[in-house]
Amino acid sequence: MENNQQMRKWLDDMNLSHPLVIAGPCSAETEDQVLKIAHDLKDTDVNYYRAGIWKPRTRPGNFEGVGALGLKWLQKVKEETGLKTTTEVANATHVKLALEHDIDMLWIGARSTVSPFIMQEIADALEGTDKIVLVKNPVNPDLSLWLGGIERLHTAGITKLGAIHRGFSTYKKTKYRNIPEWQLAIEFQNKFPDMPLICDPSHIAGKRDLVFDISQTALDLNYDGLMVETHHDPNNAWSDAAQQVTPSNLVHMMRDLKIRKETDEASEYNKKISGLRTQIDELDNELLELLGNRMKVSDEIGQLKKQRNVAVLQSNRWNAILGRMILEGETKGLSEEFVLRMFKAIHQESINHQEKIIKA
Ligand SMILES: O=C(O)C(=O)C[C@]1(C(=O)O)C=C[C@@H](O)C=C1
Repeated sequence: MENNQQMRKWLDDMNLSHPLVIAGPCSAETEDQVLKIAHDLKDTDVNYYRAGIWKPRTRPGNFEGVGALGLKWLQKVKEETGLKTTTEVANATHVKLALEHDIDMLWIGARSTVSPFIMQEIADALEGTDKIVLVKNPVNPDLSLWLGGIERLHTAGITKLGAIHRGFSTYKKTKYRNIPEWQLAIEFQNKFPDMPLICDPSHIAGKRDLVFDISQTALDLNYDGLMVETHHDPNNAWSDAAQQVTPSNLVHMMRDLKIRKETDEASEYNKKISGLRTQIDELDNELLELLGNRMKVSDEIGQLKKQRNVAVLQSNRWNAILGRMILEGETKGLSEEFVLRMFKAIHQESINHQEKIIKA
């Protein structure tokens, strides 16, 4: 699969004056609930109404969705409000039922994207459809798996494709439910700049207070749209209660989010930015020069260790460097996370250099 400008045609054809907005409850619970939220969202920026019908839950015994009955409620949403509809599909039966009920857009969840078998089953079931199909990132931060899932759909002849970034599972304690790993989504955009990319701030956040900030970051990174879980009574929702926002929260959020343009044609801006970019280029060259010099010193240490038969890894020394650099970094406005990542990469390169010397 190669990037192609046609990839964003389905989105461009909508001629939206704002990012694409997909909203609605995590789960369809009752017909009244589905219709109430849809009517609340009817005259807002929302383009597609979402509701989970089949809910894959981490542990059995929780509410697992109302099943095919909910598809009829989504049809009613379309009839009564004119909103287009979307739901998650996780196997060939779901696909068949969703297509029979004329659901306009389907999405594939993170727990399905992770399995090439399931992705292939879904792709085969979707073959030839002209519905829009969005693929959430897999639960683990693996870009190839995400792209592979989309590729299977592409190979099955589905042309209206897009990706949803919902964050990644982690065992680390963080403020997020699923860590965003924005770098991975940036890599996705670099490879497929014309593939519509939607952010799901609700699943990244896990709690509603973070939804606005995550949405703003996504828009600052040129995302094409947002999928926001929205419920008229979030605290009593049957699933994902903590992360859903009310329809009126969503309206305020859409009003307050800053939609920034990709670039600015004004010559004042261009003059300033090209001066600053020259500085960045020079600093990047200096960084590489310094890193090259650091590796030369590491090579000398490698020679010494080889002569004296000393191990490459020196944990005490390494921990001392890390501790000092984190403190130094703080005084220069660099986050601990960044300093750690950068020095771990430098250490690995240094070890690789010395290994090469020792094994030669
Ligand atoms: O101090 C050493 O012994 C080194 O080899 C240098 C270095 C480094 O790159 O800073 C590399 C490997 C060791 O684990 C510790 C530190």
